[in-house]
Amino acid sequence: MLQEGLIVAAYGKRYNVELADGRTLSCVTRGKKVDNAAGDRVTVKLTSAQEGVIEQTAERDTLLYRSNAYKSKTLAANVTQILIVLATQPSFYEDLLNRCLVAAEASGIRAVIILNKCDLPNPQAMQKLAGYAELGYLTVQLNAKESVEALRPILAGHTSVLVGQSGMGKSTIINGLLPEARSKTQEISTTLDSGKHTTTATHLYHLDSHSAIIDSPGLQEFGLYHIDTAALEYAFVEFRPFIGHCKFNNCTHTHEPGCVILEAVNTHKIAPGRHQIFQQIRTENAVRVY
Ligand SMILES: Nc1nc2c(ncn2[C@@H]2O[C@H](COP(=O)(O)OP(=O)(O)OP(=O)(O)O)[C@@H](O)[C@H]2O)c(=O)[nH]1
Ligand SMILES: [Zn+2]
Repeated sequence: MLQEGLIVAAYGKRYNVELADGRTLSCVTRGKKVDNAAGDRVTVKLTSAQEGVIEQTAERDTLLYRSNAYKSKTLAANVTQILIVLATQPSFYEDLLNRCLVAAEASGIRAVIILNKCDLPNPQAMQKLAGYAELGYLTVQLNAKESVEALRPILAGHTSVLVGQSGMGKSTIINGLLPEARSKTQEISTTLDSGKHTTTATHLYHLDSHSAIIDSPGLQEFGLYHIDTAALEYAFVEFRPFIGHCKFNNCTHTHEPGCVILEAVNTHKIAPGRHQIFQQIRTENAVRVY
């Protein structure tokens, strides 16, 4: 018997699929190559009351994956929003933040930047956050330990994915939004008798009938190998007005005379740090292995 469902958890090659009637099945995929992810809408064939095989995956509206020269891994499907969690301490890597922004832009997903632990003052972090607000990104100051309510209107109607370095407060946010989530995570690690599964599992939690949040502990670094040069330029939102105006058509915006992007860096219209990250990703992608 075939049924439609939603992948609500991914543990390596095993997936939990939620059916319309509320039941959750433990599923595997039929083909070896299929790379499903939390958020995928799938058709499953029931093999028992609790188990099934994923037969088909519906076309994805958006797809978030990480890639390097050798492989790519699907992280989340059909998300409409990425919440990047930073904190006033420990200090955060702007490189990771920018990679997340590039991934979001390249996939057509809205990015929201959260600065957590705002109860611990850090003027430098606040200033950095203001820079991203100036680029047009929605930024939120949060003290997740006290309350996460400020996030609810931002999450409404979206399937959001939570990303961030370790220690920024992602679990605190999830637990604040979903008090039951913590006990669920613990349950999983006890049943599988290994902490390993807990750390690599990706979960989709329903917030209400229109909103969900995906938590992926493995989502701490992004290779952006799959993004080509044109898409990369475009992913830097402040580059957009300048694209196409350089002297050379094939300008790499790294050293060429008549490069309007370099000129914008020199006149502080583009932050040097952002241009540096652009160059870094560009260089990584230039050493493609075919
Ligand atoms: N002062 C303060 N501490 C916070 C806040 N939010 C979280 N913390 C603390 O920061 C630490 C890390 O929080 P977690 O929620 O475990 O961070 P995480 O991002 O899930 O980290 P990983 O599980 O390693 O990925 C914990 O000790 C939290 O209690 C906050 O708003 N203010
Ligand atoms: Zn240029």
